[in-house]
Amino acid sequence: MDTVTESAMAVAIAHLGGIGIIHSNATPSQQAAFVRSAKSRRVPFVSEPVFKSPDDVIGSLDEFGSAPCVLVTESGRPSSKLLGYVSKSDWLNLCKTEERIVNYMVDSPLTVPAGYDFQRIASFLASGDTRGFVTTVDDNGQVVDLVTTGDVERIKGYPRSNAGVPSLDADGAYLVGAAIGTRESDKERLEHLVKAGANVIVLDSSQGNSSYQIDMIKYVKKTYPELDVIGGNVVTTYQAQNLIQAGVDGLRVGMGSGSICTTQEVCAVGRGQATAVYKVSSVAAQSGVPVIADGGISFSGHIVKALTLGASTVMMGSFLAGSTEAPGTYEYLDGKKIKKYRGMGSLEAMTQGSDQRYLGDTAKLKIAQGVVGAVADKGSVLKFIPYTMQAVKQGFQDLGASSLQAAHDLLRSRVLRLEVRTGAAQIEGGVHGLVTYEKKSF
Ligand SMILES: NC(=O)C1=CN([C@@H]2O[C@H](COP(=O)(O)OP(=O)(O)OC[C@H]3O[C@@H](n4cnc5c(N)ncnc54)[C@H](O)[C@@H]3O)[C@@H](O)[C@H]2O)C=CC1
Ligand SMILES: O=c1[nH]c(=O)c2[nH+]cn([C@@H]3O[C@H](COP(=O)(O)O)[C@@H](O)[C@H]3O)c2[nH]1
Ligand SMILES: [K+]
Repeated sequence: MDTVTESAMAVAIAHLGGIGIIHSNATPSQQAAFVRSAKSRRVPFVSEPVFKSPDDVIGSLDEFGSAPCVLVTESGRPSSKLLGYVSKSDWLNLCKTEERIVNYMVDSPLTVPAGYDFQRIASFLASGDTRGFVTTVDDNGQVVDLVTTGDVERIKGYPRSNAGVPSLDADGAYLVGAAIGTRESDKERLEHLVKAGANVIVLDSSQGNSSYQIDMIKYVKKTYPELDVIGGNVVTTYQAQNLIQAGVDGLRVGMGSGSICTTQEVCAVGRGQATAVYKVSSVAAQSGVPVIADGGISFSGHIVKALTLGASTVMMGSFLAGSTEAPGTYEYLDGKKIKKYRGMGSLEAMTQGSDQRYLGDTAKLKIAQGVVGAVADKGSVLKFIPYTMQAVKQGFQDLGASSLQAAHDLLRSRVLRLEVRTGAAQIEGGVHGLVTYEKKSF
């Protein structure tokens, strides 16, 4: 989704052992650039360095933004050779601020290869031969990231013990996925994404069991046999079987269950998410096709339910939105720090790009199937996901499952049973009877 996953989120989620799916509400080349950017990283964050050319002038301290230095490249743009840097302190010591950068920049840029992993970069920064920052550069001498000692300390401060093993490909790059649609033009988008190194493709549709999607699955598998394709969304065994027959490697389950979804109200299609996950997983398991429970995850307990009902993993929107890594900037509403989160079928998102999918290209009437909203600032996913994973593990321990496979075995052997909870039981299961309370999860 365009308010959830671009490069920064993809990098952080892969570092934690998951995989981010880069949204397609962008041109094919922009989307491919997000994939390429995430795959070039070896540190679990994406910095935003400021670039200038040697002939530029730095007129005020504001031009540094939050970075400790301005990087100087041949053209003044990121995609050109790094020549040197100007640190904030060097600039503050200048007598004349109208001086051209070439006259006072440090022209031996502090660099390490972009292939260095986090530990090696941390050791380099701790060596004392730096000015508290280092740039990582690729084989062409172009800047990938600007890493500061502050970044290293911040990342070291996040819990590691409960996070997963980073998701890496054979070259040590983070695994990254990307979404496409089922239009003819999506074949060209797909080519861009494959060239950028996308590890998996998600065919992004609210109703996956269509002739368009079945044709697209066959096309992808024929053109790129090694590429994994996730089909969906589906909620019934019938829909699932058709996509399995067409050759999907994974299925995404959920129709109208998302926090921003209005599909069930607008179109009267969809299904309760627990039922959908259970039913689809039951049939998909027979073909060895894993299931992703997509939508409606608000708490760690929902993840426990999705996994024990047969899903192999979950896809989350609102749970990750509002984090440091989510696209967009923070705003304030009644003193609360918030970030925008919107449905891809909202009028706003359609107007920006997913318009074609909603027949906006041929029909004047746009029908929204999602809303635009905002979620509270959650901080970095690098911090709250490890806690969430620990909570899920505790849930598994309590129900007696030592692994995901063990949970699925318990379900299939009918040892694990679920029962319907009445409205009264649900109220009882939440916090109740208190005049005030603060819900802190960790
Ligand atoms: N999971 C959910 O419950 C829902 C998710 N969404 C999200 O909204 C976004 C868009 O979803 P959809 O509207 O379902 O997208 P879609 O691209 O599947 O469908 C949009 C319209 O384009 C048509 N279409 C697709 N391929 C075509 C082709 N080759 N030729 C002619 N017509 C074609 C479809 O029939 C449909 O009318 C996605 O990001 C999706 O995840 C939207 C609604 C519900
Ligand atoms: O009905 C819908 N209208 C929309 O505009 C829309 N946008 C996204 N999605 C789906 O919602 C999922 C995310 O849901 P959560 O925020 O609950 O995690 C996502 O992963 C999608 O499956 C939409 N569904
Ligand atoms: K909903």
